[in-house]
Amino acid sequence: MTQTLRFAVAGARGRMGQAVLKVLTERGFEVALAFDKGDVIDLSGADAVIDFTTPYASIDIAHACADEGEARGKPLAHIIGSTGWMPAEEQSLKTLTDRVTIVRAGNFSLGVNMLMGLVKQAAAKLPAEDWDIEVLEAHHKRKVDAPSGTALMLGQAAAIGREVDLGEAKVAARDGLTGQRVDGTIGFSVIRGGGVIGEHSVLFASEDEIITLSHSARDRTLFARGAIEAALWAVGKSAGAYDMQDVLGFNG
Ligand SMILES: NC(=O)C1=CN([C@@H]2O[C@H](COP(=O)(O)OP(=O)(O)OC[C@H]3O[C@@H](n4cnc5c(N)ncnc54)[C@H](OP(=O)(O)O)[C@@H]3O)[C@@H](O)[C@H]2O)C=CC1
Ligand SMILES: O=C(O)C1=N[C@H](C(=O)O)C[C@H](O)C1
Repeated sequence: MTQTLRFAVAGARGRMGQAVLKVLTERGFEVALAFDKGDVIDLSGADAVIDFTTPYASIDIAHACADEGEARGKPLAHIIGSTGWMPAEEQSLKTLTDRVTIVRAGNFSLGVNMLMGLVKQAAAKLPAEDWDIEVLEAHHKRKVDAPSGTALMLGQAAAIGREVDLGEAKVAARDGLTGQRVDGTIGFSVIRGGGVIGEHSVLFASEDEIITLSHSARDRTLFARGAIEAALWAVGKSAGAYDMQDVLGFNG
């Protein structure tokens, strides 16, 4: 059965673009446009854009969404899965959130978004002087950013639980004579190899015990399905900046 919402898919030849197209086709949605780098972005036939590309490309695509939304008199939904954002890029995207309904998440799976709540809760309850927090992630060898968007989301959840600033608490690399671990820091460790889809763990380590909260992704269509759910939620909503926690109703 063909469904009424019309989609544009950015990064269509990529690993995630292919997964999104597969799920859209299986579910009978119309794909109005599938595009890659260098293609003309004509969004006139689309209600929502699903975008797993790069931050640089996502900003460009958000501009195209803003222009199309203005021409139409209602905002387009732009679902952004791209990771590896620099602060200046986040600022650029922010300038468009009054013209586009943007849902951005480093991970669109239900499991990871659930895990964020558990991490926040554990971090709030376990005192920083006794419990060290380390975020571990493993991905395929073609991934270009580190730590992963998901690892940063989990680190941010831990920082919120502890009421600290992740920018100050974050230790993203260790090499050589590093000195002892500083209490209250949140460490990140990164593995890249083979075809690993996405493994994430958050360790809470005390002198005598370790708690591990983890998530394992088994298939990329998991993220595609979450992004499509986000699009269904976002179409018709006011322009603004949203995330997967909003889509799942976990924010309030
Ligand atoms: N949030 C989530 O749940 C998930 C996020 N991701 C993130 O999604 C992103 C993409 O991942 P993945 O699919 O594995 O990467 P790929 O490299 O396989 O795909 C990226 C695609 O984007 C295309 N692209 C690059 N620039 C542009 C542009 N300006 N306009 C349109 N298309 C463009 C690339 O084309 P070309 O090859 O021609 O450059 C390529 O087809 C990464 O940032 C990744 O971390 C991945 C999985 C889940
Ligand atoms: O690049 C990937 O593949 C993935 N990227 C996202 C991230 O950076 O966390 C999500 C998922 O883990 C797969």
